Amino acid sequence: MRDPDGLLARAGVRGDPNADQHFLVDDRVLDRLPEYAIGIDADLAHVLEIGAGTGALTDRLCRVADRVTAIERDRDLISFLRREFATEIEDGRLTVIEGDALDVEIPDFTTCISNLPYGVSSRIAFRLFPRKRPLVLMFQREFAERMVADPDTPEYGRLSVSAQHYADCEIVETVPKEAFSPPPAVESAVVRARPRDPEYTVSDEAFFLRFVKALFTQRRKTLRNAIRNTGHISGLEDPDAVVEAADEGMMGRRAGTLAPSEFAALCEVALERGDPK
Ligand SMILES: C[S@@+](CC[C@H](N)C(=O)[O-])C[C@H]1O[C@@H](n2cnc3c(N)ncnc32)[C@H](O)[C@@H]1O
Repeated sequence: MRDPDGLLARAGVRGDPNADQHFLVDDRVLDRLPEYAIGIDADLAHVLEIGAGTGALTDRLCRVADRVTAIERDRDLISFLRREFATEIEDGRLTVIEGDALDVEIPDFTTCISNLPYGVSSRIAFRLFPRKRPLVLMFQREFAERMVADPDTPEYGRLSVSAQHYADCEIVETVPKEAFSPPPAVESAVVRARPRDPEYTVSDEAFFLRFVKALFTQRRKTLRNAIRNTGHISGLEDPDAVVEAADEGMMGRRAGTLAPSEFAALCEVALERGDPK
């Protein structure tokens, strides 16, 4: 197993927080990340890693997966990875892609295990969720707590509904700052997401996500008022018709009390009656 400090020394990098570079140097955390995926019988045929850094996690992934694809944006780190992992690359066990994870074409992976760049972690996660694959992802702790939050809690919001629409999400570990070099400003947490086929229908996913976003912009208002006030965000031409057709009891509640399945039911009414653009 490659030693994370040795990798840092050989790469000759310090980690630039402005470039979202916080390298994991705690062997125990690094060892556990692939284990979390194995714990849910994730298919390790082709593991994706986003933000490979100096390769400390990449090394572990190459030992458990049939094949790994690692994406990294930093050109110097890419050169280092290609040198350090020349054998794995030659064997076909590792593919290194230089590029921005927000733009590059993401291959057809079976599981993604990553210590994500925090500045873009939300956008990356929502590129991954629709692929419906098991994910083990490190986030800032506060972000992870919002992702897994239950209705009727202060953390529950648009992020929770959107993430839980795609997957059952749980925090499997919180990680202290000292596990990284350089240490980030805040604690981190590992989220394990098992994709699920929801037991409810969402006939227009893009509208569903927009509708949820709109309703949470007015989370203190009753849904009756939030639906009427946010047509410009959700794209509803006739929000009054939605309020009239929806369950009356639900209209007196607030967005933060609705489970994802209830948002979905309301979304179907909005699609049918609200004339969305
Ligand atoms: C938090 S570090 C994790 C590094 C390594 N996986 C580890 O655990 O030590 C995030 C890595 O993502 C890279 N990165 C930052 N933004 C990126 C982006 N938009 N696309 C791809 N990689 C990015 C950084 O250069 C950095 O190496």
